[in-house]
Amino acid sequence: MVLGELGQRITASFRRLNQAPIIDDDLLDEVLKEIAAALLHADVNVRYVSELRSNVKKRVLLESDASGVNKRKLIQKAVVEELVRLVSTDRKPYKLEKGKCNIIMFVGLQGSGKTTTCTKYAHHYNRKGWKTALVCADTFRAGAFDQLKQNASKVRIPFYGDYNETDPVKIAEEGVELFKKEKYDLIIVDTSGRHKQEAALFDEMQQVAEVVAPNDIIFIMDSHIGQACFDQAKAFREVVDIGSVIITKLDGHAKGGGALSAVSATNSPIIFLGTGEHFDEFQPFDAQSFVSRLLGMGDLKGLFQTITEAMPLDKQPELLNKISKGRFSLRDLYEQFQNLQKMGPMSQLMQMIPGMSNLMPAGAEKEGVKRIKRFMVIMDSMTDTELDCEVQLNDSRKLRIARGAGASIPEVNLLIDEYKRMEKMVGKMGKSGLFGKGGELTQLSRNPGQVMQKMQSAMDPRMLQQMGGAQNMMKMMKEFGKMENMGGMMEGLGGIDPAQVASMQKMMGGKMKGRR
Ligand SMILES: Nc1nc2c(ncn2[C@@H]2O[C@H](COP(=O)(O)OP(=O)(O)OP(=O)(O)O)[C@@H](O)[C@H]2O)c(=O)[nH]1
Repeated sequence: MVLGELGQRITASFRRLNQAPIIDDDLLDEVLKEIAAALLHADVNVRYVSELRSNVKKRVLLESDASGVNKRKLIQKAVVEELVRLVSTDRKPYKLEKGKCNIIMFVGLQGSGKTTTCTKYAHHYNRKGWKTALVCADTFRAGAFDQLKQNASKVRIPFYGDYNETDPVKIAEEGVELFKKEKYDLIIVDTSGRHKQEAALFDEMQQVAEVVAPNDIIFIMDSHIGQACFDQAKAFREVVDIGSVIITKLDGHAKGGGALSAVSATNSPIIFLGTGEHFDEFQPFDAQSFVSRLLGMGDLKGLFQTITEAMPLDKQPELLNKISKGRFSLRDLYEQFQNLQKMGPMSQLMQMIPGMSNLMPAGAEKEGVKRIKRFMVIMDSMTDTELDCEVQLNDSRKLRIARGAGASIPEVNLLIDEYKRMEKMVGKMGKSGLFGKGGELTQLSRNPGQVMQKMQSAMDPRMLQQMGGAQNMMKMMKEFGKMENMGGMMEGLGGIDPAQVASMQKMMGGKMKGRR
C-alpha cells in the first residue's frame, strides 16, 4: 500500500532529525522537503502540501524561541498535527442513536464500492448489537438488487428491494417505512450510481433524500481516482447535504492521499476506510489514530475503544473475578468467542499496538475464525447445564450435540479439548496470585515483567505462539510499561469516557507507573 510507504518515508525523515547533531534552518528545510515529496508521491493535493510545509515552518520559528524547547520534538509534533489537520474537518459526524430509527443514505459513483460498503457498514453495527436493515434503491444497475440481496444474506441482515419496480424513490420509501414500523435502529439505503456526475444521478439522489429524510448522507469515495476525488466530492456536496465520507479501496495500489485530503471539499469527516473486498475489511476512522498508525506509533486509543466496546467494562470485573478463582465454564468460552467476533479482525487489532503492525498478515486468521464459528454452532446445541457446569459429556450426548450442530464427534471432541486447555490455564492463573480480591491485576502496576512471566507459564504455548510469542507479548507489555501514567494517557488522547478510564485503572490495580 502506498500509504504504508508514505508513513515509512515520514518516519525516516523523523529519524534523520533525531540523529542530526544540530537542528538548523537548512536541516529543517531539507526534512520538510522530504516530507512534502512523500506526500506528493501519495497524491496529496499540491496546495495542501505547500500549506503543511509553511505552517510547520511558521510554528517552529515562532515556538522555538522559548527557552527549554526541544526543537526535534517541536518539529515532529507540528508535522503530526498538520497531518491530522489535513485529514480532518471541524464538522462532527452524525452520531447514531440506539433505540431511535437512524436512516442512513449512501451515495457515490458507480463502482466506487457503495453496495459493498453498505453491507460492511451494516455488518459493523449488526455485530455490535444494532438492529440493522438494508434497502436497495439502485434500479440503474441490473445486478445491484441481486448483489445487495446476496451480501445481506451472507451477513444475515434483513433486506428490502423489488426486482420488478423501476422507480428507486418508491422502493426507498417503501423499504424505509417497512423497517421503521418494525422498529429497526439502523436503516441503510443504497442508491444508484452513474459513471460520472450527471443531472440524472443528482435528480434521483435528491428525490430519494426527500422521501426518506435521512439522518446522514454518506458519500463513498474510491481512493483509486486520486486527485480527481476533490472535484467529485465537491460536485456531490453541492447537490446533497453530505454528512460523512467513507473512502474505499485503500488496500492495493491506491495512493490514497488524494482521497484523504479531499475531505475538505465535502467539509464532512471521514468515518470509515474500506481496506478490502471482505465485509470485515473496514476500519473506523479517527484522524489522530490514523496518523499515529501511519507513522507506526500504534493506536492505543483505538485499541482501548475496540476492546471496551466489544466487552463492556462493567462485565470485565465479573470475568476477572471468575478467572481469579480459577473458574471458567463453556458459557464463558462462548462469551469470549462472541467478544472476539465483535472486535473485528485480529490483524486490525495488531495494527493498533505499537511495533506489532506486521505481526499477523491479513488473511492468516481466516482458518481460526472459521473454527470459532464451528465451535459456537456446536455449543448452541448444548443444554444450559452443559454450558454452565462441569458436566462430563458421554458418547450419546456427544452424538446428539454433533447431530444438532451438523458436526462430527471428532469436532465436538476438539472443542472439549480446547475448552479443557483454557480451563486449565484459567485454573493456573487463579492460583498464581496475580489477582486481588476483586479480581484486579494487583501486580501489574508494580512489576509488569513478573506478571508477564506468570502469564507465560500459565498460557498454552500454542496460544502464546498465536499471539506472536513471548517476546512480542513482552514488547507489548513494555509499551504499556513505558507509559508514565496509563490513565493520564487515555484521558490525554481524548474522547474516552473518564468513568471507563477509572474502571480500567481499578481493574489494572491502580494507576500504572512505568519503568524507564
Ligand atoms: N479491494 C477493494 N475492493 C473493494 C472495496 N470496496 C469495494 N470493492 C470492490 O469494488 C467493486 C465495486 O464495488 P460495488 O460495491 O459493486 O460498487 P458500487 O459503487 O455499489 O457500484 P454501483 O452499484 O454500480 O453503483 C467490487 O468488486 C467490490 O468488491 C475495498 O475497500 N477494497
